[in-house]
Amino acid sequence: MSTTLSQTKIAFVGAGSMAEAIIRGLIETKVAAPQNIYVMNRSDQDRLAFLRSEYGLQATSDPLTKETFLRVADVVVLCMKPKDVENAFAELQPLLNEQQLLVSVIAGLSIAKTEALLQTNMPIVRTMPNTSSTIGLGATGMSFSSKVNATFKQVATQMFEAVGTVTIVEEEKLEILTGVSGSGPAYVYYFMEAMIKAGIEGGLSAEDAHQLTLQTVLGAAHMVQLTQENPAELRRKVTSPNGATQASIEALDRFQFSEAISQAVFRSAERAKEMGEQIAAPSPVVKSS
Ligand SMILES: NC(=O)C1=CN([C@@H]2O[C@H](COP(=O)(O)OP(=O)(O)OC[C@H]3O[C@@H](n4cnc5c(N)ncnc54)[C@H](O)[C@@H]3O)[C@@H](O)[C@H]2O)C=CC1
Ligand SMILES: O=C(O)[C@@H]1CCC=N1
Repeated sequence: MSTTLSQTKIAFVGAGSMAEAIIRGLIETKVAAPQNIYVMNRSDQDRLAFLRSEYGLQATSDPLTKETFLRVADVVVLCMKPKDVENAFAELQPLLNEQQLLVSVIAGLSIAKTEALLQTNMPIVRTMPNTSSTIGLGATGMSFSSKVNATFKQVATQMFEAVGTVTIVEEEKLEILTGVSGSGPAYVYYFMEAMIKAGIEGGLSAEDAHQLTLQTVLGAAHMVQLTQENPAELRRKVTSPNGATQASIEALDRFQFSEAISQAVFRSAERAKEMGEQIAAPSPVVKSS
């Protein structure tokens, strides 16, 4: 296999939002060629037709074509929901081979359980991307199984760097990373929803409240990035002694803002682990005597 992705054949099992986010990044950055990208789902033909026409890739839900896609792929990306893992893996198991790289984006599903469910020794990269990958600003956490060699590490890193940043962590940290960056976009949107609502309640037009909130979040994120100052220090600069911001931060503290975010991050991590654990364990192999 080539060490750049231009010749690499990548098969996505699952054709939902996460698969599309990664595919869009790979194609727009020209890291991978559309004709080398294969996508498959269970049955939604409209979705496959859309992906074909939008990206020029190959897409199917036909079992025989799926089989062909999976046999020729260098990299297989698992992009189904945790609840669909059992059925999808039963179909996949006989079609994968140990020369391929398996990349999983499934929240909470450990490498050991993936190996056990698929009864495989193939190299596995477990990842936790986020939806900002759609616009190339994703934050992906990644762990490698012991069977992933340097070339495959490069391939996986390159794939996700096409859609944002990559942070390599020990596998046991992927759940807390899910709490921070996997679910994280939702906290920011929720925060924005609340800010827009309060602005409207206070008398701003919906349009102004939206635009002011958006620019405020964009500006604050860029400030952290460009000044490289600590968020706490940047907050201090906004907060004039005994001023409006000090009063508002005190209001946030009265409602335990920091504790609420902390609880959200830990609960996401816990739920990711639960979802992984709820995927049925493989049944033990019974050896005939
Ligand atoms: N949405 C997010 O923010 C993030 C999601 N993830 C993970 O990504 C995975 C996919 O999530 P989404 O794309 O949001 O879900 P989605 O519901 O948009 O897409 C799932 C896709 O899997 C397909 N599928 C289901 N069973 C299948 C089978 N047996 N064979 C082939 N395809 C099958 C469905 O047809 C659908 O196209 C999940 O495991 C989730 O934990 C990870 C990081 C962030
Ligand atoms: O909510 C979920 O389960 C997935 C994992 C992180 C973001 N979405």
